[in-house]
Amino acid sequence: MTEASMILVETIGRVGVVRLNRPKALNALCAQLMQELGAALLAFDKDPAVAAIIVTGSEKAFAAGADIKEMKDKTFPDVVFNDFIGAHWETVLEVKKPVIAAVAGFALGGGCELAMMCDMILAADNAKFGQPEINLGIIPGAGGSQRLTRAIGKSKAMEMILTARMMDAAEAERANLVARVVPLADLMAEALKIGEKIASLSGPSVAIAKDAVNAAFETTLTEGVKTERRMFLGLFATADQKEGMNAFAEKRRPNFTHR
Ligand SMILES: CC(C)=CC(=O)SCCNC(=O)CCNC(=O)[C@H](O)C(C)(C)COP(=O)(O)OP(=O)(O)OC[C@H]1O[C@@H](n2cnc3c(N)ncnc32)[C@H](O)[C@@H]1OP(=O)(O)O
Repeated sequence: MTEASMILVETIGRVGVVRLNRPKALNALCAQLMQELGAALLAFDKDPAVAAIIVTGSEKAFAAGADIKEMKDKTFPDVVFNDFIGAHWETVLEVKKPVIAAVAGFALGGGCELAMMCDMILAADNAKFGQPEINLGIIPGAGGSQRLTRAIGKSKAMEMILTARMMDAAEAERANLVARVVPLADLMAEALKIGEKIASLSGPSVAIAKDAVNAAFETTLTEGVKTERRMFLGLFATADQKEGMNAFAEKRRPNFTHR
């Protein structure tokens, strides 16, 4: 018997939306859900009708972490030799289009890590972020100790990871974990506005801008600036650069062709 799908997928305008839909378990990230999420993200990435992607959950939980019940009996050989929290957890990092995490409610453990793997986090005012793995006798395993520390700095990351303290939306905004906080009722509308703004721009420049920002996390400042310069110069080979600049000079809206 096939399990019911744990995600809902729709396209709104040029924005693909993946909603985690396992409400009784607060969107706990089990293997099935992660596999479905990855497949949906890759499908949107290939779809020329989609220019940006939103990953969201419910009002109560973006995701309360990896599924503790599914992993509690795993042995050391199980987790080491079976690619546990492996490549399928990081599919979002393969996506070339911008991915917005629209977070309401709990984003804990793997849920916080998934949000941080997205390109930006838009938070509802009821959002709560945390890496409470230490309560379970483990540590973050999907990049949390690295991405949280880069986002909010060592001291705050240490406090959250070593004590399991949750951070509310206001603190997450002050700490630069999230791009912006909006009222819960406006979360999807605001996320869609971001997606549609991105969709109105030149696809190549958006994809290259995403790569340029991500390069800042992977290299030195000197190498990063060199990378940015190469990307910047390369965009002068696109029709969209000509169109964007001519439209400005002619005081009209650009008509980007993504070439
Ligand atoms: C990625 C890696 C490597 C690791 C991880 O992510 S480890 C998991 C980290 N996350 C957590 O430790 C959070 C666990 N959840 C909680 O602490 C609480 O559920 C809560 C604070 C998020 C919410 O508490 P509340 O009292 O409002 O709700 P509950 O009754 O506790 O939960 C409702 C329902 O959801 C099930 N649930 C919640 N989180 C998980 C989870 N991570 N894995 C599996 N199931 C989860 C919870 O058991 C309950 O279901 P049942 O009533 O059927 O037991």
